[in-house]
Amino acid sequence: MSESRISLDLRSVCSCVASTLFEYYTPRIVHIKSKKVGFINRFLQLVILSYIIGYVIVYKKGYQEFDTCQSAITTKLKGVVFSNLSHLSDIGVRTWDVADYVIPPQEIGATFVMTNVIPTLNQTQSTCPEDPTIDGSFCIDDSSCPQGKILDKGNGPFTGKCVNSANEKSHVCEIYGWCLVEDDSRYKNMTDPVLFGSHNFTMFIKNNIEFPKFGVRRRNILDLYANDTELSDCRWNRTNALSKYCPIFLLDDIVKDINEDYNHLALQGGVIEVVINWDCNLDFSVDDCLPEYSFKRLDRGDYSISRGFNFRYADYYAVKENDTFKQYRNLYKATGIIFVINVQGKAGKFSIIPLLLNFGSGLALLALTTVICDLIVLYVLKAKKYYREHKYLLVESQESFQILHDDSDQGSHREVKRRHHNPSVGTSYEGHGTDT
Ligand SMILES: Nc1ncnc2c1ncn2[C@@H]1O[C@H](COP(=O)(O)OP(=O)(O)OP(=O)(O)O)[C@@H](O)[C@H]1O
Repeated sequence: MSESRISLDLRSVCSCVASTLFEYYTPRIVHIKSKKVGFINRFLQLVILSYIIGYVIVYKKGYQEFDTCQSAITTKLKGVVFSNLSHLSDIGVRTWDVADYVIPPQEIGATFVMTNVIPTLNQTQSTCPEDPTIDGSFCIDDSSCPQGKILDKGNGPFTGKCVNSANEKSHVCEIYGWCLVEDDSRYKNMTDPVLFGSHNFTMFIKNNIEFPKFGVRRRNILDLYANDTELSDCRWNRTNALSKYCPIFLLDDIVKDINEDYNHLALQGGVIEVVINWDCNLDFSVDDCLPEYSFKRLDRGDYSISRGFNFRYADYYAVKENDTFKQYRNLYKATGIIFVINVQGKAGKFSIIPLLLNFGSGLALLALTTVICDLIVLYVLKAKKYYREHKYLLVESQESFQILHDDSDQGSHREVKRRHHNPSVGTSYEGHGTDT
C-alpha cells in the first residue's frame, strides 16, 4: 500500500472523528398546521389528562396520604352442646362447654373450635397390646416381637411378648407406653360429629385498630349497642344494614357464607379465614370508618388423602394408689375448625403534597403526546416524507457557510442538503390549516 494512500485514510478517519465530536444538536419548533395531526395531538392530551385527573387523582385518591392500621384481636366463643353417645363409652353422656372445645383458650389471631373428638380416657404407663392397624404390629409368637423395637407409627417399645389384640381378633406385639392405646375404629363410620350442634356456637371477635399517622383509633364494637346485653344479642348478617357490623358470628352463618356444608366441615375439620377490612376515608367523619367482614376457606380443595384437620392433645391427672400417686392422662384426637383472623386497614386523608406529586408526575406523561405524534407524523402519515424534511435540518458552521457563500456565484443564503435525522427536534401541532 502506498504512503499517500495511508495518509489519505488517516485524514478521512480524523475528519470523521472531528465531525462526530464537534457537532451540536438543538431542538427547533416545527409548527404543523394540520387538522388530522392537531386532532391526534389534542386527543392524546385529553386521554392523558383524563388518566391523571380521573384515575390517578380521583379514583386512586391521589390527593390523599395513606396509613395502614395496627390492630389487636381477641376472640370469645359461647355455646354448649350435649352428647348422648352411649355406644361410645369414652364419650357417653356429656355436656361440652367453651373450656372443652376451644383449644388453646386464646391464640393470637386465630381460634380453634373442636367439633369432633376421639377420646382415649384413663391412659397410664403400663403394658398393653399394640394397635393392630399399625404396620408390623402382628405376630405369630414371641420371636416376632424383638424386645425394645419401636414401630415407625407405634405407641411404645415391644416388651418381647406376642399377645391378643384389644379386640381379641388377632395377635399383636405387646408394648410398654400409654395404655390402652388409641382405637379409632369405632368412630370411623360416624355420620355426625361428636359435638353435634356446634353450628350454633357464637364467636365474638373484638378488634381494636389504630392509624398512627392520623391518630385515629377505632374498634369493631360500634356505638349502636347501648350495653353488653344489646351487644350479646346481635348476630352478624351480611344482608342487614346494621347487623353487618355486629361482631358476634354464628358459626353456621360463617360456613353458609362460604357455601360449605357445616356437618361435613365439622367431621373432617378445616381452616377458615376471617378478614376484617377497614377502608377509611378520613376526609369524611371518622364515624364512617367501619369494618367489613369476609370469609374464605383456606384449605378448600377436593383432596382424597389427609382431608381436613386434626391434632392430639392430653390432660393429665394423678390417682393415689397404694400410698403413691400414679399418673394418668386422657388423650383426645381433636378435629375442628381453625378461624384465622386477618385485619387489613388503610386510611387516607387529603394532603397537598401527594396531590402535587401525582399531578406533577402525571403532567410529565404529557410528553408522551409529542413522542406518539412524532411517530405518527414521521412514520405513519402519507405526508411523512414532507414532514420529515421540515423536521430535520443539517446546518454547516457559519465559517463553512461563508466559504461556500464566497465560492458561490449566487449571493443568497443557502440551506445545505438535509441528510441527518435528529429526534430531539421539538414539534408543535395545531388543529387548523390544511392536511398534507
Ligand atoms: N361469643 C359470644 N356470643 C354471644 N355473646 C357474647 C359472646 N362473647 C361475649 N358475649 C357477650 O358480649 C358482652 C361483652 O363481652 P365481654 O367479654 O366484654 O364481657 P364479659 O362480661 O367478660 O363476658 P362473659 O363473662 O359473659 O363472657 C357480654 O355480655 C358477653 O356475654
